[in-house]
Amino acid sequence: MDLSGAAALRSVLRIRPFRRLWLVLSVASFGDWIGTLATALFASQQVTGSVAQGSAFSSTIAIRLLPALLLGPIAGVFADRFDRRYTMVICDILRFFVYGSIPVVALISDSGGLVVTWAVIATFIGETITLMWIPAKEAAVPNLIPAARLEVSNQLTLITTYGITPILAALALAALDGVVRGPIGGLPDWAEPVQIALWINAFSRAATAAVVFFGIKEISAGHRERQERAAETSMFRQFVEGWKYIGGTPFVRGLVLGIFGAFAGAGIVIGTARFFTASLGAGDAAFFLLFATLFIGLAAGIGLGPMVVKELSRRRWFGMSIVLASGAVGFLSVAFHLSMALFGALFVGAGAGMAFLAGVTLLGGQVNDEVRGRVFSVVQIGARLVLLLAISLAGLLVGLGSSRTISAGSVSVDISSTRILLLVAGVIGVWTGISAFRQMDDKHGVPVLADLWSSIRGRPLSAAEEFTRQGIFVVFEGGEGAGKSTQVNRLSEALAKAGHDVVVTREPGATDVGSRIRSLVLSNGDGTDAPSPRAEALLYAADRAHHVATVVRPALGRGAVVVSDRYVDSSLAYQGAGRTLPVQEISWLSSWATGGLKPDLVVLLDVDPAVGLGRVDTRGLGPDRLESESRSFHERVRYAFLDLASADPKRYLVLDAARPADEIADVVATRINGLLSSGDDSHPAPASTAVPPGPDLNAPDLVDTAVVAPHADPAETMVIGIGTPGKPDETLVMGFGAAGAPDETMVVTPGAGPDETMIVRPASAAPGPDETVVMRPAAGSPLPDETMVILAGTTPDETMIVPLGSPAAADNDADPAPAAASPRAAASPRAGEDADPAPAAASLAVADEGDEGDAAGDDEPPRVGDRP
Ligand SMILES: Nc1ncnc2c1ncn2[C@@H]1O[C@H](COP(=O)(O)OP(=O)(O)OP(=O)(O)O)[C@@H](O)[C@H]1O
Ligand SMILES: Cc1cn([C@H]2C[C@H](O)[C@@H](COP(=O)(O)O)O2)c(=O)[nH]c1=O
Repeated sequence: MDLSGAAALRSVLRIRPFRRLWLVLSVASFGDWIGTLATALFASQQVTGSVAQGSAFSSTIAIRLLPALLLGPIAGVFADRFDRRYTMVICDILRFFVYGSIPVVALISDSGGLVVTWAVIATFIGETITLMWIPAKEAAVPNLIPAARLEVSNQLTLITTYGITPILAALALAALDGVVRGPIGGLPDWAEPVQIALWINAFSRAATAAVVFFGIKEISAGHRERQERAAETSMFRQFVEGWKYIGGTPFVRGLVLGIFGAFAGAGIVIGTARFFTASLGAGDAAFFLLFATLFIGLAAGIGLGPMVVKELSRRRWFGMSIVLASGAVGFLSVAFHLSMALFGALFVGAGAGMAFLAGVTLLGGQVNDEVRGRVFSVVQIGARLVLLLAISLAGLLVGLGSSRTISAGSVSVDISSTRILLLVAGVIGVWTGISAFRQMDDKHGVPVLADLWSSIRGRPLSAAEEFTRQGIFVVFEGGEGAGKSTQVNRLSEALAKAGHDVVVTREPGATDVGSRIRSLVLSNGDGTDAPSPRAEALLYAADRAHHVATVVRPALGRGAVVVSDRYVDSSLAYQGAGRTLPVQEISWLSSWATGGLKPDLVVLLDVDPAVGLGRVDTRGLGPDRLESESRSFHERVRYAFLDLASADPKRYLVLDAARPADEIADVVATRINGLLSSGDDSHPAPASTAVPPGPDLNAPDLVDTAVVAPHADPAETMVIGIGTPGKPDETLVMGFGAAGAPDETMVVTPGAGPDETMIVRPASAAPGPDETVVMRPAAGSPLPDETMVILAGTTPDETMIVPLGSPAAADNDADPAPAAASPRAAASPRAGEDADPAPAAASLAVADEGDEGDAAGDDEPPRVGDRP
C-alpha cells in the first residue's frame, strides 16, 4: 500500500463510484445479515417444540449455502456476458420481491408449516439470485478504481461486510426487540421485530437497486466490448473457457487452490470447535471466546496486514498467509491449555484474513476483465461448498472418533480424534500454502524469510548487487524520433569538452552480444519469426544485463559520466504498456538484470508519436519492427513514460521534444551541471525501494519540480514537474496524490488559443474532446483576480468557476463543485473520481460531476507503477 492508514482510506473513498458502491454494499450487507438472523428466528418461531424449532432454524441457515450447488457454475458467465449493472439491478429487484414475500405469507397464512416452508423456499431463491449478483459486483469493482488502491478498497469492503454489518445487524435486531416490543407490549403481527427486520432486508434491496441503476452507471463500463466478444461464443463455451482459464493459468490455479485450502481449514476449525473446547476441559464460554478470538484475528489480518508487510509481493504474501493460518491450525492440535488455544486461534484468524485480502486483491488486479466474473464465481461458490463440506465432514469424523489417553510416566496426554483432525488439516493446509506459493511466486531466487523481514522493515529484497559507484549515470528516454541520439551526442560533447570522462552508450546494442540481440528484436524479417512479447522482454533484459555488467558498472566504478540512449524505462513503457505485459514483472526482470542499478537522472524527451515517427520517416530507412507498431501502441508508450516521470519527479527532467534541439541541449546541460557540482554522492536506492516523492522542499532541483502539499497530509500532495524553468507555456506533468497512484497523472499542454490558455487531460486517456478541459484565467471577467474559469466543451452550462487558492475550493472533496453548473467528468483523472483537496492547480481535478463518462479502467493500458 502506498498510502498509510486513514489517508489511503480517504483517497479510495474520494472515488465517487466506489464510494457509492461501498454504501450500497454496506446497506445490502446489513440487510443480508439482519435478514439471515431474522429468517432463522422467524422460522423457528412458527413451530413449537425444541426439535422442530432447532431444525427450522438450522435449515433456513443451511439453505443459504445450497443454491451454490445448482446455479453456481453459470453465475460467472452471466457476469461476463451481460451488463453488470443491469444484472445487479435486476437481481436486487427480484430479491426485494422474494424477501418481501416471507413476511407477507406470514401475514396471510395461519399455517406455521406453510410459513416455514415458504421461508425456506424464498431463502433458497433469494440466495440463488445472490449468486448472480456477487460475481457481477466483484468483477465490476476493479474497473472503478485504480489498481494501486484495490487493496485498500478490499480492506474497506471486507471489514464492512464481515466485521461491522453483522454486529450492527445483531444489535439492531436486539434493539428492535427491546425498544419496539418492550415498552409497547402486544404488537400487531406485521410490526413484530422479526417481521420489521425482514422488511428491512427486502427494502435494502430496493434501495441498492435504485442507487446502482441511477448512481453508479460506471459499472456498465466495458459491457459493449464484452458483449461483442460474447456474441461470438455460446454461453456453454464461455463456461468451459472459464474453467480452462482457471486450470491452465498457474497463478490463478495457485490462488484458487490456496483460497479453497484456507476455507477447508476454517471449516475444520469450526466443525471441531465444540469438541476441541471440551477436550480442553472448558465449557461454552471458552467456545465463544475461541470464536471471538478467531474473528479478532481475522479483522486484524485484514485491517493491519498490509501495514505490516508493506511492499512485500502480494503473491508471496498470499502463500505465506495460508502457511501461517494452517500452521496455527496444526498448533491448535497440540494446545493443552486455553491460553495456547486462544493464541493459535488468533493466528488462524490473522492468516486467513490476510490470505483472503491478498487473494481478492490479486484476483481483482490480475485477472482479465473478460473472465473475471467466472473466476470470482468459481472462487466464491467453491469456497462456500468447501466450507460447508469441511464443517460437516469434520463434525461427522469427530463424532465417530473417540479419545485415548496416552501416559508416559507421570505425564498423560489426551489424544482425541479432534486433535488428529486438526493436525491433518494443519499439515494439508501448509502443503496447500506452499504449493500455491510455488505456483505464484514472482521473486524466484529471493529468499522468502529475508524478503519478509526486509519488507517489514520497509526494504523489500530485490536482487540488488553491492556496488560502490563514483560516477554519474544519465539516461535519455522517449518515443521514436524524440531526439535522444541528438541530445546524447550534444551532452557528451559538452561534457568531454569540459574535461569529464564520458562514456556514451545505448540500449539495445552497445556490446557485441547486444548488437546481435538488437538485430533479433528489431529486424523485420518475414513477420513470422518475430519474438513473442515475453521473449522480446527477455531479450531486452538480456541485452541490459550484459550492458550493465560490462559497460555501465565498470565506467561508473571508475568515476565516469555514463550517458545512455534508453534504459529500464523503455522496457516498462514498450514491453509493459506497449505490449501490455504486467509492468511489475517487467520491472522485476529489469531490476534483476541490472542488480538494481538506477540512473541519477532520466531526461524524458516527450514527443507526440505522430511527430516522432514523422522524423524517423525522413531518414528514409524504412521502419523497424517496433517503429511499425500501431499509433495506439506508441501512444501507450508515451503516457507510460510520463507516468513514470510523474511517479518520481526528482529523478526526471521532462522536456518537450518539439522544441528546438539547441534549446533542449541548454536545459539538459544546466541540469547536468547542477548534478555534477552538487557533489551529491548519495545515489538512488535499489529499484524495489520505492521512495514516494514527499514534500522535500530542500530538493536541489526545485526549479524544475514544485511540490505542493496543501495540508500536512502526504495523500494530498501534488507534484508538478515543469519542463523548462521560466517557460510557463512548457508542458507540465502533474502527479496527484501518492507516488504509487500514477493513474492520477494529468498532462497540461499549451492550448492553441490565447497565451494563457492551457489544455488539461488525464495522462492515461487517449486524447479526445470529451477528455479535454480548457483552462484560462478569468481575465476581463468581473471576477476577482484569483479566479480561473474552466470550460469543458463549448456549452456555457458546462462552465465551472474555481476560485484559486481559496480554502473553499481546496476543501471540496464532496460531489458538488463550487459554483458549478454541470462540468463534465473530463478533467477528472478517472471518470467519477472526486477532487483531491488542494488549492490552485489542484482545482483542475474538481471538474467531476459527469455521470455519463465512461468508467475508467476498462480499456486502459496497464499503468506503469501499479502494483499487480
Ligand atoms: N528537437 C528537434 N527538433 C526537430 N528535429 C529533431 C530534433 N531533435 C532531433 N531531430 C531530428 O529528428 C530525427 C530523429 O532524431 P534522433 O535520431 O536524435 O532521435 P531518436 O530519439 O534517437 O530516434 P530513435 O527512436 O530512432 O532512437 C533526426 O533526423 C534529428 O535530426
Ligand atoms: C531499450 C529498449 C528499447 N526498446 C525499443 C525502442 C525502440 O523501438 C528500439 C530501439 O531503437 P532506438 O533506435 O535505439 O531507439 O527498441 C524496447 O522495446 N525495449 C527496451 O527495453
